[in-house]
Amino acid sequence: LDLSTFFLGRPLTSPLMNASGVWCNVNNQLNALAESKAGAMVTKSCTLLRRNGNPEPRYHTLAMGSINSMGLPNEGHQYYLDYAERHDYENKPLFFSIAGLTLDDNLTMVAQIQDAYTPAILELNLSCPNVPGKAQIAYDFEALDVILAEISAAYSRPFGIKLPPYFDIAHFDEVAEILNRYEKVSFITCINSIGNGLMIDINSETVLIKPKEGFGGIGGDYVLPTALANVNAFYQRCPKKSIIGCGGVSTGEHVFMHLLAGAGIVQVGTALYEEGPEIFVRLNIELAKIMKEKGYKTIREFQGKLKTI
Ligand SMILES: O=C(O)c1[nH]c(=O)[nH]c(=O)c1Cl
Repeated sequence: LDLSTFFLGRPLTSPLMNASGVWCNVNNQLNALAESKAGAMVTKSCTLLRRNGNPEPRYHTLAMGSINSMGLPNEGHQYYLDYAERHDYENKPLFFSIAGLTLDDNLTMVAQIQDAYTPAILELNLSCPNVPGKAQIAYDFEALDVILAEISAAYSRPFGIKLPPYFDIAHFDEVAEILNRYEKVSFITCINSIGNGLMIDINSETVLIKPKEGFGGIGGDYVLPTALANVNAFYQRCPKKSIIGCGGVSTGEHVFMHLLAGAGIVQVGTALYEEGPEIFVRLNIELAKIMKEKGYKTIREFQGKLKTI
């Protein structure tokens, strides 16, 4: 069962990790991920100050996934910096997600991460769809360019960004052109939830979640084809960057697809929310079984090797 791989030069025992926001808000969840069979882990996207987030119900399980409008509930930046200080980096790499409500907040958090000399890897979340009144930065290409210039100037180390899904080849081209101008952007995590979906309960004739009149980010089986497309689109367009795949993963086959499409690490969100950190045991076994059946000894032999017809 050799699922070892490398990401940004760091050795991983497994290419699997959690998606930010799932099972990573508070210490007991973070400790459970640290003890799990995931090869890496990421903290909940944080803001400068603690946030309660949106009113509940704000998460609902769907037939083929989930809808959420959490609203960035988190314990505040310092809480996760404190965790990053305690984390055992020999055990697995830690990614540190931030989603400041303003550019200034992001710059303040980045400066504190810089001063903390933490080995954690920064994942800049540019795609939260659920803060009322806040558009997703990564859908505003000028704002995307500005924030990458500002963070690159303020942060001395490589970092990554969490992108929303795009649905147009011209957008893949335009966003990749921006990203390729920032060499400090060393990885791209595709995708965040598909923003502002809506699901309906026909018995009560109501929406399922309270915030934003029921509009929320969609995850799970529904998003797998979009996630694979975004992984492969940026894998092809950004040869000097690594890709983290996220979206629609609940089996070893889905993990294999993301790796084939070019992902170096594969994140699990909705399925982790439903199954808990034990899911990493199952996914590792299922991935290893597929590799054995195909005669692959290492992930490198097939990673990014998706064939066209
Ligand atoms: O509502 C949220 O907290 C949330 N929910 C998502 O589906 N993606 C995000 O990036 C965030 Cl920050």
